[in-house]
Amino acid sequence: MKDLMYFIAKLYRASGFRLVLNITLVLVISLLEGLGLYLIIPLLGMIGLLEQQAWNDWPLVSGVQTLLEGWFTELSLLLVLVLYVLILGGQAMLTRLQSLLSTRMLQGFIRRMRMETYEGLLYARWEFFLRSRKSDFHHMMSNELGRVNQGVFLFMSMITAGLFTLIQIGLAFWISPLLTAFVLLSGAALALFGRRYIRGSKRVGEQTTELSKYYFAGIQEHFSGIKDIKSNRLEPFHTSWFARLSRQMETNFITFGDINSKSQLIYRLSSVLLIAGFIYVSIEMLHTPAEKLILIVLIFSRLWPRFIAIQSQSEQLVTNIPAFTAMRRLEQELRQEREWTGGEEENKGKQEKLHMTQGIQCRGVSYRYKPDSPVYALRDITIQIPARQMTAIVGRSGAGKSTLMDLLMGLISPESGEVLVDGIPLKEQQLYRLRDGIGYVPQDPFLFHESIRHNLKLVAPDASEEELWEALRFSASEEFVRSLPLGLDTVIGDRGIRLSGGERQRIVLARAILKRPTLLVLDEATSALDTENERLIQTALESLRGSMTIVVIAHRLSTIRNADQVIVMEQGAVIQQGGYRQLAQDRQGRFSRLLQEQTGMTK
Ligand SMILES: Nc1ncnc2c1ncn2[C@@H]1O[C@H](COP(=O)(O)OP(=O)(O)OP(=O)(O)O)[C@@H](O)[C@H]1O
Repeated sequence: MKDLMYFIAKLYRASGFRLVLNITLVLVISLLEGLGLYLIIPLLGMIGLLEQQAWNDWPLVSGVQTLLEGWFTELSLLLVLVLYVLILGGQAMLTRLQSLLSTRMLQGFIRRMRMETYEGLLYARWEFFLRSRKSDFHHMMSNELGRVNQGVFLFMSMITAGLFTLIQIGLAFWISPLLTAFVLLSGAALALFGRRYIRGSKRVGEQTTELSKYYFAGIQEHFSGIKDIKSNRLEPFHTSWFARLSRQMETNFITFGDINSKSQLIYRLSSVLLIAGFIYVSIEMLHTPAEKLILIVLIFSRLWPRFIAIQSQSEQLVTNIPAFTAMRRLEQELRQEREWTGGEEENKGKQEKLHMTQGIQCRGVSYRYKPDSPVYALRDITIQIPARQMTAIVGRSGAGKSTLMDLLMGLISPESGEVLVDGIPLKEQQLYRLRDGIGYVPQDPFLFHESIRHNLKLVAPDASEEELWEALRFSASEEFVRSLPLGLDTVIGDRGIRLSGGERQRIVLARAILKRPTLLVLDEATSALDTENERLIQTALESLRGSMTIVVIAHRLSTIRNADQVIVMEQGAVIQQGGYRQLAQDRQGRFSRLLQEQTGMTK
C-alpha cells in the first residue's frame, strides 16, 4: 500500500491542479446525480402518485420547491421535466469533461514514468547492467509499467466511486438516518468479509509478477538463441518449458477469476437479501412512508453496484501492488546507480572534448565482478597507455583483457588503486570528457535497424556526404556499401539487409573514426575480417599513428605487429609489458610462447 501511495503522491506532484479539478468535478457530478434522483419526488407528485405534503418536511426538496415557486407561479410537469433534462444533461457533459481530464492526467503521468525509467536506465552505470538481466528491463518497461498504469487508473476510479458513494449516502442519511445506518452496517460487514478475497488477490498478483518475469526472460533468450535451438534440435525442450509456464499463467488468471467472481457472487446474493430485509424492516418495523422508501431504494439500487465495483476494483488493484513495489525498487536503484550526475552541459555532451597529451595510467588497480568473490578479474595492475601511440593487450581467453578495456573507458571503477587520464583521476568531469572522445569497436558490433547513413550520423550528426564516404573508405567498406541497393540509405538489420560479421565490424569502425576520437578502442575488432580486409585496415590504422591513442585487443598476434607497446595478461595480472620486438625476442616470456603457438597453428 505504501508503494501505491508513493505513486499517487507522484501523480499529485505531476498533475497538481488537474487532480484537484478532477476530484471536484466528480463531486459535482455525484451531487447532480443525487439532485436528479430527488426530482423524482415532485414528478411523482405531478402525476398524482404522492401527496404534496409528503415532501414538505424534506429540507432539500422543499427548499428547491420554494425557490422554484418564487420564479414560477405553478410547478408544471413540463417545468420539472425541463429541470430534470438540464440537471442530468449537464451531468452527462461534465462526466465527459471529467473523463477527458482524467485520461489526459493519467496519460501524462504514465509518459513521465516511462521517460523517467527509460532515462534512468540509459544513464545508469555500466556495472548495473552487468548485474542485471536485460529481459527484466523489457519486462519493467512494458508489463510492469502497464500494470502501474492500470493500478493508478483503478485507484482513480475507486476514488470516483468512493466520492459518489459518500455523497449518495449523505443524501440518503438526510432522508432516513435509520435506514441508511442499517444499509451501511451491512455494507461494512460485507467489506470486512471481503478482506480475505483481497488477500487472495494479492498473492495472485505476486505470482503474476514472477511468472511474467520468467515469460519475458524466456522469450527474449530463446529467440536470441534460436539458431542454437534449431541446430541442436532443442525445440521440444523449449516447447515443454513454454507449455509449463503458459499453464501456470493460465492457472494464475483462473484463480484470480475464481476469487473475483466468488466475491461478486457473495456481494450480489447479499444485496438481494439486504434489499428484502431492508424493505421488510422499513415497512413492517419503521413504518417508513412510501415516497421515502421509493427514494431510498432508488438511491441504494444505484449505490450497491458501486459497492460491488469498489470491492472488485480493490481486488484488481492489489494484484497490481507487486508491480508498484517492483517499479519503486527499480526507481530507487536507478537513482543510486545514476552515472551522469553532472550538470546539463555534461549530460548533453557539450563540454570540451578531451585532448589527451600524456595518456592513461593505472596505478595498482584491482577489480572484482562480485565484491564477495575470491576471484579478481584484475589484480594490482600498474600500466601506462601513452597518448598518440598504439598499445596492444594480449592474453589467453579469460585473462582480463576486456575488463581492463572497460576500466580504461571508465565503464567500471576500480575496487582499489586508481585510473588517471593526463594525471587527473578518471571521475566525474574527466570521465565525461574522456567518453566523449572514445571511438569503440567491440568484437560483436551493434548496429541499429536503420539506414547505414543513420547509423554513421549517430556519432557525427553534422558529417558531410564526403566525410561519410571517407570514413567508409578508411574501414575498407566503401566498395560493399556502394554495391548495396540503396547505398548509404540501405536499411540494415533483421528485416533489411543482413550484413556479415566482418561487414558490420567495418561499418562500426567507420563510425568510430567519423567521431574523430581521442581514444580509439578496438576489442577484437578485426576478428571477423578476411586477410585482405584485415591488411587494408591495418594500413589504415597505421595512418592514424601519432594522431590518436589506440588500444587494441587481439587474439591474432599478427595484427599487432606495429604496436608501440604490448601488454600481456594472465589471470587478471599483467605479466609482461614492452615493445613487440623486445617481447618476441624474450624466449622465456609468455608472449613469445603465445607467438610460437600461433605460428605453429598456422603452419
Ligand atoms: N559480467 C561478468 N560477471 C562476472 N564475471 C565476469 C564478467 N565478465 C567477465 N567476467 C570474468 O572476468 C574474467 C576476465 O574476463 P574478460 O572478459 O575480461 O577476459 P578476456 O581476456 O577479455 O577474455 P576473452 O579473450 O575470452 O574475451 C573471466 O574470468 C570472466 O569469467
